[in-house]
Amino acid sequence: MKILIVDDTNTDRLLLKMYLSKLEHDVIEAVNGEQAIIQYIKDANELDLILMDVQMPEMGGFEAVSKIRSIQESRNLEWVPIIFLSASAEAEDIDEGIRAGGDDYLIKPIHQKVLSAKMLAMQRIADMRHRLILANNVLEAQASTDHLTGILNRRALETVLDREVARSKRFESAFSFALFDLDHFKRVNDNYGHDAGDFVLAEVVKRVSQGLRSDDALGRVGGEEFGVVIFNCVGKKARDACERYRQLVAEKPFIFNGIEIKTSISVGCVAFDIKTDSRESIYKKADVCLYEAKGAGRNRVVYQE
Ligand SMILES: Nc1nc2c(ncn2[C@@H]2O[C@H](COP(=O)(O)OP(=O)(O)OP(=O)(O)O)[C@@H](O)[C@H]2O)c(=O)[nH]1
Repeated sequence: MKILIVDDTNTDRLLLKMYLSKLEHDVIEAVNGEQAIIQYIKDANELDLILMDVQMPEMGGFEAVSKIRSIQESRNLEWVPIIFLSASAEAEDIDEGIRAGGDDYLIKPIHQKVLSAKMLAMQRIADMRHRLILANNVLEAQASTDHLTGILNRRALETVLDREVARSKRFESAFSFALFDLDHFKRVNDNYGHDAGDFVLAEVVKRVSQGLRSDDALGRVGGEEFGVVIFNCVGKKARDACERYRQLVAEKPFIFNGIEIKTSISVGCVAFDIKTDSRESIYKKADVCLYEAKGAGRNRVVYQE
């Protein structure tokens, strides 16, 4: 485990460190409450346990833990178990410590057997937390992914767009948003079947992905409609990017079970206007451009500055 020991008494801290290191734990140290908070902010998502002395000059253990818990809450950081170590066995102190956000309370001097038993229990909790974090990451990835194509789903792309809108307004950075839709895609399904349609959708994504810059965000926003957030890019460069996506789809047919299937995309793209646009308005404008591209004959790009 990665353990933060907080104690102002050098000998106590060093003894504890020596003992925990022998048990093969990775130990970091802080000598008061203030330092503990700084270490916690730095290592929050890696820490498995905090051992916190109670009596310390400047900021004592109860205050430090109460601050750590509110930072954890406000910044949405991982929960870390905290055990107080104190010479006081008063019921009031134990009560105050647990209320401040501690999870356990050990009375000094701590018998080595008790400490190693506690570490065993904490290791079990740490293992369980790691499993939970992994499972959570998998769930989060699944919740933001479109299963057919493996790219972002609508909700996740809208989150990216929201973030970019906020960033653009704050730093006056430029970006464009494109919507594209497969042309006459209904015919692909009608002529070759739904499996062929699914195949073409996935292949279109692969081809367009080849034309994206690595940090641009591509998502599936509807059945055969996709969105791209094109970061730091407006004007001719954004139009060229969309033209690249269009060409990659149209340049050669897709081969499904030996059958050649031709398709193309129409693209509507707009530059974000820092003064007047919101996520909703840029989305609507891109949709209007896409509609124009369809109306003008499909397999083309309509870009609006
Ligand atoms: N295979 C497959 N087809 C889908 C999926 N989602 C939507 N579609 C199909 O996409 C087609 C969309 O048809 P329309 O909205 O008429 O559009 P279109 O035929 O592409 O014509 P234009 O957009 O006007 O060029 C419908 O046949 C839908 O069933 C999907 O996940 N898989």
